[in-house]
Amino acid sequence: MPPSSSTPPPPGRRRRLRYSNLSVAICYAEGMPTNESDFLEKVASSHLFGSIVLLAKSGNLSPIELMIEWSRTSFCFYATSRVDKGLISELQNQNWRVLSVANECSIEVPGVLNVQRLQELLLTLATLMKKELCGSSVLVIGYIMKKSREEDFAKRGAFPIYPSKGSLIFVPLSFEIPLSLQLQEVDMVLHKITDEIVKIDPNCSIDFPKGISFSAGMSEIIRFVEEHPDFCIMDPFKNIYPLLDRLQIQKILVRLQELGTEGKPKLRAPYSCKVDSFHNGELDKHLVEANLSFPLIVKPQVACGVADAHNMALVFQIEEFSNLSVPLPAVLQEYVDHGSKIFKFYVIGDKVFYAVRDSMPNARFLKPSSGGEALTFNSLKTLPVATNEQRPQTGAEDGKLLDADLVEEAAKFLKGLLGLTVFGFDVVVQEGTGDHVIVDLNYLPSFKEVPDSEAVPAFWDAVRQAYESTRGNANAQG
Ligand SMILES: O=P(O)(O)O[C@H]1[C@H](O)[C@@H](OP(=O)(O)O)[C@H](OP(=O)(O)O)[C@@H](OP(=O)(O)O)[C@H]1O
Ligand SMILES: Nc1ncnc2c1ncn2[C@@H]1O[C@H](COP(=O)(O)OP(=O)(O)O)[C@@H](O)[C@H]1O
Ligand SMILES: [Mg+2]
Ligand SMILES: [Mg+2]
Repeated sequence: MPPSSSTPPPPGRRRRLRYSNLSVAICYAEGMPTNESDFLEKVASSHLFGSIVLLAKSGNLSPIELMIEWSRTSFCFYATSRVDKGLISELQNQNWRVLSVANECSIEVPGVLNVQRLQELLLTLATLMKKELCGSSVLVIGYIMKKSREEDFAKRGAFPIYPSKGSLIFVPLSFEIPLSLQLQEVDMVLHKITDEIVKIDPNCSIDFPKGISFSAGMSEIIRFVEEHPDFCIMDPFKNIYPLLDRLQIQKILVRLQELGTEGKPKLRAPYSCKVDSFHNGELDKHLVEANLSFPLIVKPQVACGVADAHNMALVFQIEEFSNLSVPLPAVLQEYVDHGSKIFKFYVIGDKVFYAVRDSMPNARFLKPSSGGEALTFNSLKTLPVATNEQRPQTGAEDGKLLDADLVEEAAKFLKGLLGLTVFGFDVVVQEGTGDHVIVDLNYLPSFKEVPDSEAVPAFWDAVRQAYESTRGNANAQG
């Protein structure tokens, strides 16, 4: 089904087509200047598209015959900005749907669908395909997240426009065209709302979403959802806001003690306390009350969504608080010696996966190099990962210390508490005690380490389940 055009779509959209699970070909007229046709050929080959020279023969078949051949096996779309009535009617006779895209003269040709702006093309294709596939339970999922995350998902084949087994069609929501129109066409919105945070007001006491400025597009979606309570959204915003606040995360994790884990390692939240200032004369008293002793890891209370949410420090003695650069308010946490391995758990619908990543070494390796000053780092960019010599030679190395069943139970418990479909959390196993300590909770992580063959189907199942349970709830209430 080749959407085709005499000029190729811009790079972002080309990339989306490349990972769309559609067969795409670029058509161009015979006799076009060589530099232009060379460019189109290059675009086609670099994006794994086909290319067709209209009018010229390809093997035994003329291009028209070739295109007709395609329409016998699948349904086809021809997207063009040029009106060639002869070609159009010939294609239409063979069941091609013709889309006239961004056609300045907007000539009305019977049966041709006018798509005013290129930005509308993918959603138009999605809605047409959903109609064609009626009878099956196809859903159109509009998504919004930062470009790099979209690309990660798309490259893994998680965002097909032509639905695969999961019968889900994924289309990006565009902020360049009215969102209300797009939202009417999609069955559900998948979002990583924290990717759309522009600013968090530092003068506001933390009570999210108060004080958060979202991008204009995200704000419009939030408004739309408020005004249309029946609109289906994967994971309600209100269930995600707690994960923006490390104090709320802590409150959730403390509830892990409700899980009976007799005869198993202890599964728990790290001991923590919140501070508004590092210059409080009573800090040492607070530490004792919170069962905390040095070394401590200091994290901003704002957990994600802004660049400095990942600026942290390891503090070895009280004096080191005097000019600490971690944003306030902050959370002080016991530093758990964990043999430099962290277990990244991912809950994707009903499935739980985990991966092992290198992590920080035991504190004794970090202390000497800190020279009386706190060790500051950005956890996404400059995490002080253990060197070979700092890693223990046994146990933690290959995850032997991890009780995966226990954490899986915790994952299900957390899923119920959070009311979220896809989330991740970080587990460290404390040296000596074997305590399993959950130090972080994240909404919609990229779970890159989970093999695509497992992660993608689990993700599709999760998306469908989220849709069905939201619909089910709405019907039950209505
Ligand atoms: O951007 P904010 O909202 O601050 O949150 C970050 C980003 O989403 C990271 O993704 P990316 O690196 O793609 O930006 C993600 O890494 P992963 O996607 O590797 O999980 C982090 O998860 P953790 O590393 O699990 O904390 C998460 O805390
Ligand atoms: N309490 C802790 N004890 C030991 N190491 C920790 C602790 N908390 C975090 N870490 C280490 O610091 C990293 C970043 O902390 P985390 O809370 O996961 O922040 P982020 O949200 O930036 O991922 C973790 O992946 C882990 O390696
Ligand atoms: Mg983390
Ligand atoms: Mg995090």
